[in-house]
Amino acid sequence: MTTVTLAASMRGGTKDYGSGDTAVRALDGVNVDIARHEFTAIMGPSGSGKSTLLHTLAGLDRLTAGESSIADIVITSLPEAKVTEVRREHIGFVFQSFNLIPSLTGRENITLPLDISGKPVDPAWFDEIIGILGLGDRLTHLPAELSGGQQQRVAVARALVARPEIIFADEPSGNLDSRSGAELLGFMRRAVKEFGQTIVMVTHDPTAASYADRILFLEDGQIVDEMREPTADRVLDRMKQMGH
Ligand SMILES: Nc1ncnc2c1ncn2[C@@H]1O[C@H](COP(=O)(O)OP(=O)(O)OP(=O)(O)O)[C@@H](O)[C@H]1O
Repeated sequence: MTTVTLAASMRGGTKDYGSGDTAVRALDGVNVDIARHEFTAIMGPSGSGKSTLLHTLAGLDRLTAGESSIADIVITSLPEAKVTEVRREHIGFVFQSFNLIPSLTGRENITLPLDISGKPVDPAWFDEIIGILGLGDRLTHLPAELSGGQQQRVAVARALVARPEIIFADEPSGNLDSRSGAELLGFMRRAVKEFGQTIVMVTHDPTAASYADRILFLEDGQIVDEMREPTADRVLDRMKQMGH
């Protein structure tokens, strides 16, 4: 019997956009393993391929060459409908723009992924997440009645509630003031430490990245370095070397 040890991985991941004179190689032979129960940040200069790496790892976009897997399922060669199934089954997303449905309450937004896939909500788990995220008195509100920080916490609760194999986050604290951003990143870190959640996050911000266990540095579509137990100062120094 084999046990799943990697939440996601990529081998020789290459992504080209366009063709001919305007072709761009956004990823150039990326090899990466995302261990379970770790918080990984992806950093690098603008245009280095961070979002492309996140999207191809998450099965939102296809590689031009190479292979990527989620929970030991090679998604590269699967038909689109199957990739969608794998995403629904194994992945949670938190994006900068929240992506909440305006006409649904906080509670309805949080349980939407489970409702779509016809799965029951585990009430104890729901209550635990809501308690930690401090959303108990906001569940009947519509997104427009919530602050930016509260909306983003709803988005994190929505990602956590299904206990996905892995959560992908793109600049999750990007639209928040520094206090709300720090709170959100603290919650994400707790989800990794206390619940064994796996998170992969793209960020430009050295302070945000310092919440991670591991940082991958991208440059020109390649992983050029990684750092464990980062501090904001060490990350800043490393980014300066990259001409950031
Ligand atoms: N849909 C697309 N069509 C054409 N080129 C694209 C597309 N998406 C990304 N690119 C190009 O691929 C390269 C990598 O882009 P990507 O968005 O992954 O970088 P990034 O590191 O996330 O950048 P940023 O920090 O500015 O968000 C860039 O040169 C970008 O212009």
